[in-house]
Amino acid sequence: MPDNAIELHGLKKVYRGQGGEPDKVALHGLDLGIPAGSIFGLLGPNGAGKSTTINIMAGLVNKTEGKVRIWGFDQDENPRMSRASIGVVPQELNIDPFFTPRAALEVQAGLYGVPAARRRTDAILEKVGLADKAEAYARTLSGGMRRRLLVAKALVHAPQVLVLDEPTAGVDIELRQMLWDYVRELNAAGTTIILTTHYLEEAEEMCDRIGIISQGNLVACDETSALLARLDAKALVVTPEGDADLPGLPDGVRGETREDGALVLHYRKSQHSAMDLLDHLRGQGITIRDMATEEPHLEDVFRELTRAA
Ligand SMILES: Nc1ncnc2c1ncn2[C@@H]1O[C@H](COP(=O)(O)OP(=O)(O)OP(=O)(O)O)[C@@H](O)[C@H]1O
Repeated sequence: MPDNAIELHGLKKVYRGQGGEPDKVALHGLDLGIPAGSIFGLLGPNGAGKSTTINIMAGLVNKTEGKVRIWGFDQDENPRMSRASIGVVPQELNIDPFFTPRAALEVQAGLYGVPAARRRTDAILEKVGLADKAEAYARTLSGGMRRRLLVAKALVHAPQVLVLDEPTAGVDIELRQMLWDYVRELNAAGTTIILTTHYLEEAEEMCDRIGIISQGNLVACDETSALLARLDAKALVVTPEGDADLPGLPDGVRGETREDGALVLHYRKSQHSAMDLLDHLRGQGITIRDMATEEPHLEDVFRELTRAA
């Protein structure tokens, strides 16, 4: 097993402008290693270059410059093995409406050269909860079922790396849970998972490592816990006795009043402590009934990093 399931070196992508349009540099020379066995989240604002990165890994978009290794196989020197090592669940729900799920999986297995004896069509349909729809026309499947069919298609050649591009966009909570349970199961069985999502809470919960792309550059890549620890921000939430207005606050502290009357003080751990701030509030005549501190979330890290870029 290679240390890194994916290695990108100096990955650059320029989309050539058509009809007088200027060229668009989507990736400015990305270096990225994704450890084998991880659940890795690739995050970034709209247009940052996430899909471009994923589509290059999957061999769906040609890179302009750089090196791509999938499961140790160089994409240029060993295209067949590198392609066989990765499966992609695309963002769009594009499935052939006239195929049944079973036929769709069989065709996909054929495309990847999986011999009939090694096909696991029924087992995969069972796993994604489509066994009872195996013979239904795809056009009669719900959005959630189509999503699961796409996951199933990406798995027919048993890839070591599974990439999910926005897998839960527009998916209800129940299906989302089911999808994540299954992804965790695959990961526990050894599959490296790469996903993009706009739901940062989901990424925080699911991913052990996160890379953040902004304007075609990798602006952070670390363990999720380390990324969160890096943020200096923290919040003190105080429930006052009776109604209390926000008093004057020390320099560098931003305050807000929540709907339930709680006072929230946003501060930097390196500048203030919760104790100092509590003393300050008491000094301003506020009687404190309850208090709590809140750690930053991935959303805060994300905002800080993508704003800086
Ligand atoms: N086929 C294309 N031709 C020209 N420009 C493109 C093409 N595909 C993407 N781009 C541009 O490249 C940049 C990166 O796009 P990409 O789709 O990779 O971003 P993304 O991070 O996946 O965004 P989103 O979150 O909106 O899916 C954008 O500026 C986009 O407009």
